[in-house]
Amino acid sequence: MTDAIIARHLRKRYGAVQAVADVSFTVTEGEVVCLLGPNGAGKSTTTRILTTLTRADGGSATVAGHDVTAQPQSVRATVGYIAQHAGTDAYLTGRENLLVQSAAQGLRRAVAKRRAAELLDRVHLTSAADRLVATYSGGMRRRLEIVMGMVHNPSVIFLDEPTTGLDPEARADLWSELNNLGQQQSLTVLLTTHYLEEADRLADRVVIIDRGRVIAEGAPEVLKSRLAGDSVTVEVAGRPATQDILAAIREVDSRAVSVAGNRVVAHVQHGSHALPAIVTGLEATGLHVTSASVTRPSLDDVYLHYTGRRLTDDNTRPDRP
Ligand SMILES: Nc1ncnc2c1ncn2[C@@H]1O[C@H](COP(=O)(O)OP(=O)(O)OP(=O)(O)O)[C@@H](O)[C@H]1O
Repeated sequence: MTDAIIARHLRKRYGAVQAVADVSFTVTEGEVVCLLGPNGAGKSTTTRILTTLTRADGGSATVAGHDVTAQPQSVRATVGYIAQHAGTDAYLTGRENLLVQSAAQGLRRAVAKRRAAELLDRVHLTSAADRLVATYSGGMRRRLEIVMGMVHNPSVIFLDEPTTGLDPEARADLWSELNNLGQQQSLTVLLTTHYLEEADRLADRVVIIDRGRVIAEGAPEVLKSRLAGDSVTVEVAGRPATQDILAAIREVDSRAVSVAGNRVVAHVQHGSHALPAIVTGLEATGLHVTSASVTRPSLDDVYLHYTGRRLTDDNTRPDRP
């Protein structure tokens, strides 16, 4: 297996902001890898370095065997970059947009027409190909933007926040389109996201970035399985006092218990063992349990484990300074 992307100790500063502090990772040919991290973590900057749009201050990187600093033209010829706000011309049709993009890439007209038809078909836009893009939904536009980055048949594609701004239904549709693209054996995909579910659904491997550094990497299942313990969530009837709930489950093997209203979440070693004990403990003190469930660790728990913060919380904050 050959490495399609090799990043070694990349660094990039913008004035007082160290956007990328130390980023190293590799992506094997044909893999789908996700750079996951909160807003401002340095994902876009890393992507821009790898696609030669920005020069690193330090470190080195190769993409498809070409050095991003010494051979930027060769890198550009082999990669497709779909930016966060990639544009389409709303007053051209989907097909025309692709033909214009192909002309810019120097493709001959006959080749470009064939390629446009093939790409439109790949993202299920054939029936809308000759409609103005102004009439497309957000999801259709995004699908078109993605294949516009692929007219020159790149072997590595970079997708920056591909589903940001889409509603949940369009996001789920795009995930299945991206899964199809990722299944092409020869295509390597590096995508950035701050959506945990997106990383979980699409990535063969996740590289978690926080404050410009790689803090963990691995297959989502492997990262999650490294965390010991489960979460037990129990809901009780009424509005009991928090201290009554805590007193009732004090005896159980519980490393941390949080109570919000009538909902209790306990982090325990073995969820299936702890759940009956927690329910019994609560019922014994006269509380009535209305629902109970066990969940395995999520990627958010992985993020919490390495950073002490929830990724979901970090994304509600503005960019770090
Ligand atoms: N051209 C620039 N000039 C100045 N600061 C920048 C520039 N580009 C990025 N930054 C800063 O560098 C940090 C990292 O930004 P970057 O866009 O790489 O993060 P990100 O993880 O991609 O976040 P997002 O999901 O919000 O795009 C942020 O603090 C950002 O404000």
